[in-house]
Amino acid sequence: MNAGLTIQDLSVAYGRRRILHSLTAEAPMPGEVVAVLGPNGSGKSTLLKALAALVPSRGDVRLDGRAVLAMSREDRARRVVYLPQALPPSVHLRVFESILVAGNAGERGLAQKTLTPVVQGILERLGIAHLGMAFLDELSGGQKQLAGLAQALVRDPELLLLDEPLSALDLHHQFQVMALIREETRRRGMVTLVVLHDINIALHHTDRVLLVADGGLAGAGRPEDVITPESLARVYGVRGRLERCSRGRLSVHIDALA
Ligand SMILES: Nc1ncnc2c1ncn2[C@@H]1O[C@H](COP(=O)(O)OP(=O)(O)OP(=O)(O)O)[C@@H](O)[C@H]1O
Repeated sequence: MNAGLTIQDLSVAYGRRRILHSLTAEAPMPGEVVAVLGPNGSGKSTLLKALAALVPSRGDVRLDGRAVLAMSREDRARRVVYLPQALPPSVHLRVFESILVAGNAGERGLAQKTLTPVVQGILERLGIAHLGMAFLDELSGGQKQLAGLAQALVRDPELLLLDEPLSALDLHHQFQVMALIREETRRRGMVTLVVLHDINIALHHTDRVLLVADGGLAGAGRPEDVITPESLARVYGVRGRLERCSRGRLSVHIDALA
């Protein structure tokens, strides 16, 4: 039985500047998509990088009961995939090929014959099957972001860390990507943490929220419990309302600065 992700007393500093102080989070369970919310500079990316051991940290992070920070680099690379906010410069490789390469990496790498239909399926479900033969370095910003997501998904991690994966996407693709992330997270029983700035996307498309502020958590739990007029004022400094639409879904409306 997979025990999900637990974060206990996680601290990160850049030089002498402390960014996260003893952050402890209740366990996201396998199959859950977790929104990481919070103001600019609050430490969301730092949290994801610390979970992937890309920045030095202190504390205990466990995935399926195993200490992530103590894993060998190879073991961790198989289990934990981090998709950065700023994608690395693109190489002159075709999109399809780049996803095959990502899927072949590590011990879990599948044979090309097995991987080809998997890659095709991911491209289709992201709505970019027509870009398979395009070169990565000739894509638009949003297309690159979708190709990066396909490279992350094909690696089939246990913990998927996505840093603002919607930032360059149009409305159609934002919806499509969040629906796919949720479906894949449930189907594979992985845990997905996704940094978002759009509170309504967090309300509608995620199972749990971690609200990061002042080096710790200003709230954690179900989106409708964490996203409240009080927390919006306290954490973001805005005056907001939550209203239920005719379909029964909650949405946030911001009226003014608090
Ligand atoms: N490599 C670094 N060296 C020094 N300080 C850093 C470094 N990376 C980030 N910081 C600082 O750490 C703090 C948290 O940054 P982080 O990128 O984690 O914030 P964030 O919540 O993801 O912000 P945003 O929403 O603006 O992307 C910021 O004050 C930032 O200036």
